Amino acid sequence: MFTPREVECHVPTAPVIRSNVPGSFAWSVFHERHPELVQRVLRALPYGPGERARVEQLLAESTSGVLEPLPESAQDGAQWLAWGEGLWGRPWGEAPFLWAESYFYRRLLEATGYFGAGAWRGVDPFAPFKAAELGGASVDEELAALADLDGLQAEVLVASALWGNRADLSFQITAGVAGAGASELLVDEGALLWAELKHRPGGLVCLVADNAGRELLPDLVLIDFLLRQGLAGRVVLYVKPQPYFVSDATMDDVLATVERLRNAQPDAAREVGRRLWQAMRGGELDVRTHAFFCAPLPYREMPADLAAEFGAAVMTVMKGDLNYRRLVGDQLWPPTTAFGEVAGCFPSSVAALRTLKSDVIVGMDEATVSRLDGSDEAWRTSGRHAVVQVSVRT
Ligand SMILES: O=P(O)(O)OC[C@H]1O[C@](O)(CO)[C@@H](O)[C@@H]1O
Repeated sequence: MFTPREVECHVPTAPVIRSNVPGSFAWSVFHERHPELVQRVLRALPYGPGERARVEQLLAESTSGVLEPLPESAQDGAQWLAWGEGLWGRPWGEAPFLWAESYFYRRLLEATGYFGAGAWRGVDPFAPFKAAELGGASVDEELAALADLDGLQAEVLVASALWGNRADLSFQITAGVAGAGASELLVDEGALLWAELKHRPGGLVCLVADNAGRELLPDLVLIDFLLRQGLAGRVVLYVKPQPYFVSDATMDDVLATVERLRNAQPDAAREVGRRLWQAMRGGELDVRTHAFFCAPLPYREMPADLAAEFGAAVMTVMKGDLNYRRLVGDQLWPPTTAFGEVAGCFPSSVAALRTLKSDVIVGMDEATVSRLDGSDEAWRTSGRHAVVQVSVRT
């Protein structure tokens, strides 16, 4: 069980997103995306009849059944029982969307034997997808671009870490070519991010990773840049403790990506890999994790020990859509709500680098919202739009 942090945190209220509204984005995740995801997982690895039956049962339960708790044998069973108090026995769609999605991934690991005593223990059900992406041509292209590393500006490195988030594997399942078409940066507070880092160079920078593969690669290049430029004296890279939301990065993915860099062409990419390896050995790059990163809760409910880690940072860079939902709260805020008003409880200054892949959005101006609402596009979920939003802790 987590020890909650004691913090006075006043945020406005807004309706919590749930997946029980047919036609809504959240509903489509459970009723369109997950069925496809489950089929892909069962095709990608030769799970036996027991695992397959449990996975299919989970799909049926999560689309038309009620929430069942984890088996008593699960080591985090008591924690989930407490998190789900009042929800057990109710349809999945009545639970908060963030809660239900998080529980779906926890149950998928249960079904595939990830935490069991058998041979599937520790086998990442999403590993075949992650490996295909890391070994693929698009990563080759990203690596080739590093030939001109010294000519690459800080802003370009942030842009590449930002748009790397566009192509997460869960999103690709129903988005077709992820976020295809021209992209648009709706809010760009990148200058504030750099100003803060330059104002307080040499401190601790935290980066909360999102996806492996095409996203983690530019994240690592950005970390290398921060260390090389002395903008950060130390970087903590936070990854998930277990497979989550399909392509979320774990320690295995960090090691595979650093290895990919160390064996890459051109030389400049290999050099990045070599420096990251040394930085990990020397402690300037510390890869860490915490059970809270797979908890069904917003960051404002993070436990005291994790809050203390973030509290020591000059800046935390928060990657991706899910981290954004947890940062501001998975709620239907009026889009013009100030980012700092809902993210300001975070223990350090924080910069969100996020492509929009769910309904939550804050920090927009009225004119942009009207323009986008007047267009035909599902702009909040299409993955074509992005924001760089910063809240500075004074
Ligand atoms: O990888 P990201 O950027 O966190 O995006 C994952 C997103 O995909 C979804 O799970 C939908 O499948 C969103 O709910 C979630 O926010």
